[in-house]
Amino acid sequence: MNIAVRKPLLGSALSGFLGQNRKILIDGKWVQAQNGQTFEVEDPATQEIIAHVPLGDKADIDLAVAAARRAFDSGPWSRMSPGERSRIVWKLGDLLEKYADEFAELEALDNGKPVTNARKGDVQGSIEMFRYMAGWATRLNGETIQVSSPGNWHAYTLREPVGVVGQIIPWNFPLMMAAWKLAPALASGCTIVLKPAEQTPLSALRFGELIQEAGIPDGVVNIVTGFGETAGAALAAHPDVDKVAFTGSTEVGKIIVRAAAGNLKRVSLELGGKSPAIVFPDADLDLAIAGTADAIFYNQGQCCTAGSRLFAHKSVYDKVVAGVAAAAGKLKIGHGLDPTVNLGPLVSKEQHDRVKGFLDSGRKEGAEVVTGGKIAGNQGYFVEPTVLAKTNRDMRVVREEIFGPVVCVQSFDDDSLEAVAKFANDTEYGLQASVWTRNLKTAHMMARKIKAGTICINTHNYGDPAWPFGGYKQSGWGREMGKEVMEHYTETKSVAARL
Ligand SMILES: NC(=O)c1ccc[n+]([C@@H]2O[C@H](COP(=O)([O-])OP(=O)(O)OC[C@H]3O[C@@H](n4cnc5c(N)ncnc54)[C@H](O)[C@@H]3O)[C@@H](O)[C@H]2O)c1
Ligand SMILES: O=CC(=O)C[C@H](O)[C@H](O)CO
Repeated sequence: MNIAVRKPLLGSALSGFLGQNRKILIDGKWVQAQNGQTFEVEDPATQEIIAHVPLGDKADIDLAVAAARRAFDSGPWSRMSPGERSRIVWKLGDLLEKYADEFAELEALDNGKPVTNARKGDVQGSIEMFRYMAGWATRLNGETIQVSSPGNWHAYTLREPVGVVGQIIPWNFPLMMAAWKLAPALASGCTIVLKPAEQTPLSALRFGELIQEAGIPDGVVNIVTGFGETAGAALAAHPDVDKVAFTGSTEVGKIIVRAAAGNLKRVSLELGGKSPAIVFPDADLDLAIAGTADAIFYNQGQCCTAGSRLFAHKSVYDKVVAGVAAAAGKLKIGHGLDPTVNLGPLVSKEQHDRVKGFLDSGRKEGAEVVTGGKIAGNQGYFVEPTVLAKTNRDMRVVREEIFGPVVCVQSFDDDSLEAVAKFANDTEYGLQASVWTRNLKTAHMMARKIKAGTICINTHNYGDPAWPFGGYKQSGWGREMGKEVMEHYTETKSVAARL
């Protein structure tokens, strides 16, 4: 598939941002890395170098953690009135809304995603996240406890910020993952060291300017760009970090757990997935075909919740496969800054090579390529949206997270929900599943039978700041969003007073 990659003109605000030498934010100051080194940031659609950012490592993480510790212990944020903290967190949402188009362009340029998705999904989702979490700043209450101990007691609990938090985020939703991490941590009064992914550091650095514009005190939020094995590893292992929050691969999640064990810092993980989408015979097929296609092609398939295993009942299998393949054929592939584009490039050469490797292994293992199956174009990291049929559980493409626009389709004929749930649960992951049916009993019985942290019914890739999000099995520990995420950023202290 040949594609013409035409890089649209950048907005003036974005041109201005990219024209400056990027620095990292430590203790309220924009500084170079201690080693004076930088690394290149690439436009994945054209392979052009668009920026150089500081190559932060342990020395910079040490300075950032020390700044966060001073800010936490001296209290300008952790001891600020909840109402004032709430107002400032809400203001971050307002500032994101003010600069929404610039952030959408920045994400499209840095990550490759279509700018329309970036604006409606990533940026809008981030705005809503700060506004929702602002509310929790004034809701972190303890409770009085009726104890049964002999004598007279006054017993109660307090909810206190956990302290200095290390936050390590991936490249698939750079701004939104930063918002998922920063918003609850700020609302709870924690101080933060954020390590963006080296593939997509730009929106986090630009957001650091909003942090200052919103009036958040120096040292409360520190942003250090750098590679995972150096800056990320130093943050996860740091003895003066009280908690680490990570989103990324399950493989790295396990490394983080081992690194965090040094001081038994709290750990929350949002990891990989291999989410099933299950189409029952009674489904609204137009809805199911469009929805299961979007479940895998949205964000170029680089979603932790991507619907990468599609199970269609034998009676509708042919129609579903043909429909998803037709939807793939209608996608316009090109530069994310082109507002008419629906599918951008993958984020990096490494990811491009990884997905190509899966396409090759799928063919070798006997999968039938219904559509796509090849890299696209001769510039940038594009992959054709791909539907693989005749797949089975023994294939790598069915077992492993591909993180690209590649869906493996399988049919099922046993009408028992137990049997279908067994297919869905046949994975080491458990992040999301979607069930497509008009039957309420089928929908909600499947929701109970599937071992995953999030279940979507007649939709996929659903998200909302109030809706707890996280994984069963090797898809993670803990929950982002909802009231549940506040458990990760607070400690509950019990107090008992003898009267
Ligand atoms: N579940 C998700 O949301 C998600 C996100 C990104 C990648 N992935 C999966 O991971 C695969 C590889 O992608 P990736 O390599 O960019 O993800 P990754 O997990 O390696 O990187 C995610 C973040 O972790 C950091 N990191 C890497 N190694 C680290 C270490 N040893 N200690 C501390 N931090 C470290 C990275 O710098 C980045 O900020 C993808 O193909 C995909 O399958 C999943
Ligand atoms: O890494 C996390 C994700 O990919 C989040 C979900 O996939 C996203 O919410 C989909 O809309």
